[in-house]
Amino acid sequence: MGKIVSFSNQKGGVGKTTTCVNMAAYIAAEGKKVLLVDMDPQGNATTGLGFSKSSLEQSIYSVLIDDEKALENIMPTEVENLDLLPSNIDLAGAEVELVYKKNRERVLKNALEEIRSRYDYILIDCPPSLGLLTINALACADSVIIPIQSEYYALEGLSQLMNSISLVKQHLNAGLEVDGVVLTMYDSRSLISKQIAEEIKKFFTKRLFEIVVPRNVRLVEASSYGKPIMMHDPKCTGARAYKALTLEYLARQSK
Ligand SMILES: Nc1ncnc2c1ncn2[C@@H]1O[C@H](COP(=O)(O)OP(=O)(O)OP(=O)(O)O)[C@@H](O)[C@H]1O
Repeated sequence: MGKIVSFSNQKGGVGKTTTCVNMAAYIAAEGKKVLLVDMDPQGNATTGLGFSKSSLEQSIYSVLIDDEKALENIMPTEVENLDLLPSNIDLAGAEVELVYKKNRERVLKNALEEIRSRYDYILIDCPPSLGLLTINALACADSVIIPIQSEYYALEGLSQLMNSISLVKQHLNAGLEVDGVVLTMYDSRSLISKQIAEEIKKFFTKRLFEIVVPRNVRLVEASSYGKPIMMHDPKCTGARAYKALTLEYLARQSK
């Protein structure tokens, strides 16, 4: 059964999509079969992996709201071993439409059940909210990776997110674990970046997987459209950071 990992943080623009897309591509490059589920109505991962979110017939919306099968909505991507369950524009309304569905917190979990054995990893890119789309992603996940920017208010946001994860664990998914934190857009010349990063590390009592991804211009060019950096500039600092992060993550999984 594939491991389901949700990339969550209700704060916008912290690097969820960048981290999810790049880890998906580098895990796939290691020969593992990967599915990326784009649960973000902004659809940057969908665009970055080569699809138009306005003209696609396949989408996670059809799975969540129209009860279509996940398998019928999955697309192969240009990256070998990486499939996509794409987002589309309608997904923006799904947060409200889900309220009226039976088992509304477990629609994604039920939909992924039949395809889970086809993949080694299923990575879910969450929207910047703690609404029903994120709750669905957390309710079906084995673990969460939290991309977080080392900036003012990062800790307040992290506390709220951890409370929500605890609630989901208590009521919907007892097995949910926090795998780790990825400190994104880290600026080693900024004292604040360093201080906040230290605080974030202290926040967790048990030792978590922590990786720092530096602020990187080449990564911005690729990640603004959700493109994997390995398809854009595989030698830049950002690419090396995400590759190292992925390999360390995979090594931890096999321990
Ligand atoms: N390491 C980095 N260095 C510099 N810029 C980065 C880095 N990682 C991501 N960015 C930029 O930060 C912005 C936000 O990144 P991203 O879209 O991955 O965040 P997000 O949390 O998924 O956003 P949203 O909440 O809107 O879904 C993008 O413009 C991206 O190009």
